[in-house]
Amino acid sequence: MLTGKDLLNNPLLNKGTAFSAQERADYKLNGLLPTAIQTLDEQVAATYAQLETYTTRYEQNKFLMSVYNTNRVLYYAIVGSHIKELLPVIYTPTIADAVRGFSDDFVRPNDAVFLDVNHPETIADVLKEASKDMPQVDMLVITDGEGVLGIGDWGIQGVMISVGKLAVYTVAAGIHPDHVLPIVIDNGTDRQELLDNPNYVGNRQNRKTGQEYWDYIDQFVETAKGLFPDVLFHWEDFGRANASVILEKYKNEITTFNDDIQGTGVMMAASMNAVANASNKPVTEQTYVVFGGGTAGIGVSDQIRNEMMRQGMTEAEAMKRFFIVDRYGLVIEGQENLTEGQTRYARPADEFSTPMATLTDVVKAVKPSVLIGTSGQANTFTQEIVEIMSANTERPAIMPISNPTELQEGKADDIIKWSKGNALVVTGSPSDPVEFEGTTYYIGQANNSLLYPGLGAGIVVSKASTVTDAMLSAAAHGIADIQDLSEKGASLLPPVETAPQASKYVAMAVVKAAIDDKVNRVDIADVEAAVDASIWKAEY
Ligand SMILES: NC(=O)c1ccc[n+]([C@@H]2O[C@H](COP(=O)([O-])OP(=O)(O)OC[C@H]3O[C@@H](n4cnc5c(N)ncnc54)[C@H](O)[C@@H]3O)[C@@H](O)[C@H]2O)c1
Ligand SMILES: O=C(O)C[C@H](O)C(=O)O
Ligand SMILES: [Mn+2]
Repeated sequence: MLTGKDLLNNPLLNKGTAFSAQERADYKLNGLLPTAIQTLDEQVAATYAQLETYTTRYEQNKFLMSVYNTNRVLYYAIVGSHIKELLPVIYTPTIADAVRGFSDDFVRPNDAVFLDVNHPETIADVLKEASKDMPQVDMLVITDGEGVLGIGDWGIQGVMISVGKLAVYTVAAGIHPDHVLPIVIDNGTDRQELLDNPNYVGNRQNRKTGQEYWDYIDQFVETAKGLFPDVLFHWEDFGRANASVILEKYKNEITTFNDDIQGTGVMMAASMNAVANASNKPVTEQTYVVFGGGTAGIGVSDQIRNEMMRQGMTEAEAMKRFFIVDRYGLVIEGQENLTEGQTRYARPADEFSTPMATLTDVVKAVKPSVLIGTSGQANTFTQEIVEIMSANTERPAIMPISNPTELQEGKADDIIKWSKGNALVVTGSPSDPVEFEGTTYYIGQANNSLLYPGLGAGIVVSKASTVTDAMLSAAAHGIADIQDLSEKGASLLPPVETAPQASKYVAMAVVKAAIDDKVNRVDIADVEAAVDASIWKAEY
């Protein structure tokens, strides 16, 4: 049992001024804290008032991290009581600033794990030490910082995305903060600005690739699996060349999912069902242009395709409805350097008589009813594109889901106005409601954070041995029917402040699917009771 300063210095146990007189006596805290005894509510009010004195979201993020590192219950109590305001502070879009500023603004390691690619022999010791006081390890969120949101390679600084994703797990799905490890694999960086920065806190070397990289990942997976047999591996923000390879390599061996591929995919499959409801046009009858055929773009296409197959289409029929546009225009057969995923969606080279070199060319030729942006290329959904789509489709879905805010393919405000209020719009980062001709349009946040917390929680609760297609599909359906879409302007997706409720539905659907697929490793008689029992609450 920790006492005195050791107790105060442990953020998972520290209650600060909320330690009672009895606890102060029992744990040798008398005189180590100010005299007054406060309730958690009083602490939340006082700390929230301090937070409000910071004028930028990044300053607020740093202040909240100091609370995180001091008193984890208080941190989650503050965020949990102001979800709508503070999710964008602890997560997207502000997390991008935390990643970019990690070395220059370094204060503390935030209880994260920093694995050094140059020393595979230390993986076991590091993981053991990092977890030695934890009652159990349910989940690892792992990044190597090569493809952080749309901001690219940030080396070791990507650790903040692992920290941020896990914070959202706790806020949204009640994942126990002492059962998780945020991990960065420090594989150097190819960003010269970081290599030249005297403050950079990572390995000052270019990224390892090829066999050496794969050997390291193998060793990490083997070691972590050996130490934590039931653990969920959540992979985040790996580079395009590695993300899908890691998923394919391990998906049948360990309990794992890739958030950018599958989390984003199920979130967009859910969004497409909402689009189908709002436009009275089933997912099987839409035509999809996906701009940015990378990790997220292909993941999204695959999950929407799966949904179309679930609704009766063959795989070949479903795939014919997708047009992937990448940096060289429409992805066509025979193009150089296509990824495996792009190859699967490549269109016949002779399909169009004119070159499809730009997104505008493709939109003109294909007349899509759905346009999804996963390119990280700002302002590429132009007025012309929006107008063409609106001319051809009564309720076109136009969905710039790249993050952070400044990299969105278009602004909700512009798209609503250019489409005269007809476009169904969601954005990856939060957008304010849009006023247009007397109607208020609420813009859903199409971020994988809507789905991955419940998906992960369902996997943890069922101790699923693998993550099956049915579990992913169940996650996508977990939030169906939450939204009433009958009014024009209604948000297509549940608002972020309902994340705990949405996550619970998703978790329950995932647990049920795991049981149906017989991949659960615990018996569960009452799914709702099991999910409820797993939810950690920010209370002393
Ligand atoms: N909303 C969400 O939940 C969510 C989830 C995952 C990713 N994303 C966003 O999607 C974006 C892409 O992420 P990713 O992980 O797929 O990255 P990625 O690097 O794997 O994919 C990006 C793709 O865009 C292509 N591209 C680059 N420039 C282009 C251009 N000018 N025109 C067309 N295509 C171009 C690249 O070639 C690549 O194939 C990021 O901004 C990220 O934040 C959003
Ligand atoms: O982190 C996010 O906000 C969503 C997504 O995982 C991304 O990479 O953009
Ligand atoms: Mn991501």
